[in-house]
Amino acid sequence: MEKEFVVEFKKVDLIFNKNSKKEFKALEALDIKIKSGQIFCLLGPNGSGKTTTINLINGLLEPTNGDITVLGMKPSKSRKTVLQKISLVPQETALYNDLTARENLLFHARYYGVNRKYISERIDEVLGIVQLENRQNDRVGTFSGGMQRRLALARALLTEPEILLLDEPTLGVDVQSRNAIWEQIRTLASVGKTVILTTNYMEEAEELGEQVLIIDKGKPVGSGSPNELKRHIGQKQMIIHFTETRYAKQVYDDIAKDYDVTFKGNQLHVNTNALNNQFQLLQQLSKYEEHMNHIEYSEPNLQDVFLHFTGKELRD
Ligand SMILES: Nc1ncnc2c1ncn2[C@@H]1O[C@H](COP(=O)(O)OP(=O)(O)OP(=O)(O)O)[C@@H](O)[C@H]1O
Repeated sequence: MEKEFVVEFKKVDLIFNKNSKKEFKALEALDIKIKSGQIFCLLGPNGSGKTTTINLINGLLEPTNGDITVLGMKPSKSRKTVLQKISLVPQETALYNDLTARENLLFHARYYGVNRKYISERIDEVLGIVQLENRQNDRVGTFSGGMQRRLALARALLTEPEILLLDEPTLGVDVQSRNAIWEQIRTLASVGKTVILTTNYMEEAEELGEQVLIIDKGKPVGSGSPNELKRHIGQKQMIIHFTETRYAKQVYDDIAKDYDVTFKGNQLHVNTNALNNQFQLLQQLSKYEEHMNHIEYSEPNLQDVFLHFTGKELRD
């Protein structure tokens, strides 16, 4: 393993129920390289194999084919040692609702053998990171979903892991909590933690991912930084806004034979990559000027990237 990578997958397949009628290939030829201190984002729709990948990193599953190394170890063989260095925040937070936030952390810290001398100090520290100091003595059953997620993140930090595995960290939380969680993830990366997170939110991958791997039906379909991925498809668009849909339709009928254009209500979207003469188009549009509101240019987003690689929308 090259030293700079804290997690490396080489051609990993994961087949559930191998050699039975229920055989199912959940992951196929997955290559992953994650650098220390990076925020790595695994982006894919439901059932694409994200949780399976997380379970391979923490050694809960063993690959059917291929090799996995985590901090230089094989996670399924050296699970105990690996788990001392990585922490998982699963989709189900599994907190004790009848205990307070602080009691939950205390219980976990003792269970995972955090040095008794430092437990109290460490709990204060992690409560501070997730900004739950004020609610530490309230029962977790009274917490919102977002606060429970933050507490689960605090719990994962108690053991001072080198790598944090976050399985859909903001699934179903409100916007305010989501922003707080994003901020906390950035802070953790800024102090050198490697953060590996799964998501099926484009926005999350775009906001956080320094490196994004897109998977679909267990297969890697694209990888890179959000900007690299967007540059790869390079689809810039000119969006022309008309005062009324009928004018957009009229212009569409006029120009569709010459340009790569899509009709969307009172807008026309023109692919500017295929446009070798923007000036000519603008001239053509000038006769409709009184029916046009404005023209804008748009860059592709990860939604377009996903569509490009898989031929479908992320939420199909
Ligand atoms: N233990 C198992 N036995 C058989 N099939 C499984 C098992 N665990 C997962 N699968 C299947 O493997 C595929 C990938 O599941 P996984 O949970 O990794 O997807 P995911 O991307 O995390 O989805 P979600 O966003 O819904 O959590 C799914 O089709 C799932 O039904």
